Amino acid sequence: MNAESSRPRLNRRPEWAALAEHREQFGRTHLRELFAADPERGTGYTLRVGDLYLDYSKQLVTDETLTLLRRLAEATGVAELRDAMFRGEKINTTEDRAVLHTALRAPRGTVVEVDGEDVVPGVHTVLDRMAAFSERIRSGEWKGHTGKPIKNVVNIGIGGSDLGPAMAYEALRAFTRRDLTFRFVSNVDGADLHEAVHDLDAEETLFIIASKTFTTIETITNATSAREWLLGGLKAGPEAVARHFVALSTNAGKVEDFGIDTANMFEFWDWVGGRYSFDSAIGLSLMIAIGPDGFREMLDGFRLVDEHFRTAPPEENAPLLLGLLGVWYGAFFDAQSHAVLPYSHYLSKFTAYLQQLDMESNGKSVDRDGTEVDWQTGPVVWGTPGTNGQHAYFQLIHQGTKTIPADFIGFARPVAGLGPDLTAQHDLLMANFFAQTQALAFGKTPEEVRAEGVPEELVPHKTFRGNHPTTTILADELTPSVLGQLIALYEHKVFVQGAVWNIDSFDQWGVELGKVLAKRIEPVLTRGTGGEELDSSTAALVAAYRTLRGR
Ligand SMILES: O=P(O)(O)OC[C@H]1O[C@](O)(CO)[C@@H](O)[C@@H]1O
Repeated sequence: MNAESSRPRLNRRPEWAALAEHREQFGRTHLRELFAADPERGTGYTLRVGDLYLDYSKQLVTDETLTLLRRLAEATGVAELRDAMFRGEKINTTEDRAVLHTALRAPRGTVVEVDGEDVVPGVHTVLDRMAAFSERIRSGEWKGHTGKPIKNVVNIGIGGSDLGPAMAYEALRAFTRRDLTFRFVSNVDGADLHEAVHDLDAEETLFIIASKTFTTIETITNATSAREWLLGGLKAGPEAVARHFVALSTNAGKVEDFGIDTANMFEFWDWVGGRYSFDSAIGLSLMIAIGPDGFREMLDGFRLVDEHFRTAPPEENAPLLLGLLGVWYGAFFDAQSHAVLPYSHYLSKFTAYLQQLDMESNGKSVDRDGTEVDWQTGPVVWGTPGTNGQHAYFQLIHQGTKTIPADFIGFARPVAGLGPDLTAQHDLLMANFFAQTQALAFGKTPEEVRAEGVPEELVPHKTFRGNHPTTTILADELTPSVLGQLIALYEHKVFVQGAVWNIDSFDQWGVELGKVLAKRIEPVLTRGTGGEELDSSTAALVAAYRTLRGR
């Protein structure tokens, strides 16, 4: 940490000052001007990474901006930190842990060491066990306590132990086994578990308890209720648990304490962060859904982007570019948020997944030294599938007062759909996709509005300022590999930003305080004991709650 202290503050670096000056000169330069000045911009400002085609021509940048941003990345040691991550160094300094989600998709035979031990063989042992188990479920060979095959899989987990598999299951729905039912339970609100299991037959149901720590109160509470539901439904004793419960965790002791045989536990390791874990054992539900081959294909997609991030030169490095664009807008355009707008119904949970990935990683306000930052860090990430958003919040993006950089993600071919002409329907979806980034970039001038014969008093209302920055990410089809590529792209983008901002993107101390306070408040609610330390607002709310509950 002391070595860190000699590191110049980000906003005292000459590279930062150069960007600030460049921003002054950039002023209100409009994308219309940038496109007019460079007829090749639409093809020149593009990158290809694996199956992803990235167009960043509609970003508020020039060659000079990009050069200056890359200089900042160089000065802040992004490449060095990246290499340290891939080598297995303990770059999560506040928890003294390596950050090795990239090892989860390393090919057999690669050597990645943590504390002198190669972790890759262990990764493949677990993947092989997961594959064997998935096949037993998919083939019907694995039987429940009463001898019936498993038809329903319920994943119980929260945060990184839920969002990844739940998102990927939706994303790859077209590749899943339709004769099996998959449900994902995360909320400690009992309604979540109730709705997930009320129509299921306990005899045919497998619960996957996903928790890195196996101490997360929401998950353990739901798992306990699920066990009760199961044993009640089976009219059986605890001996039935073994055929209906498996665990995904780093904590064998706690798994055993809960009553799950560790033979039914799929392990991962403390160098896998929760929000980076879904291609570890945490992906078991997904593997059962899409099969081991589909899962491996997805890992190949992750690996492809890992290799790109590790080896592509800065000018062609997509995660570096996306990360730096976010730094640019946060620091010099006061952009507070970032929209991710997939034009695919299958990606309906993608942005929710990214919220944890990005906001839990980069929602920090002290740097690695523990000193308060005085620059913007992670943005508020938000968004839903694009066409729905168009009829809800796009008005604000087009004509509001805020700078909202946005990523548009679309596909050339539909994976599935209904309708008389699937191709035409997809073209309609994608026409919207292309139209939106065009409208956001170029807007509509008052002159153009007037030329349409619009009465003068309505001209300001129908004018679109434009100049709203977007990146377009286009791929052929949403396959398991493409999903892996997309996720790795965002993982590394978040990494780049954390490196530039000099924050630890891999801890999450900010979620702890609420957990501690909830533990203190719970007995006050249920038994009315304690609570002397509560502030007057919380004490009054707790009292009102107890009155409403008749306590
Ligand atoms: O997998 P676990 O240990 O149950 O944790 C769930 C989630 O809780 C968090 O620690 C935040 O509370 C996340 O980082 C994590 O993904």
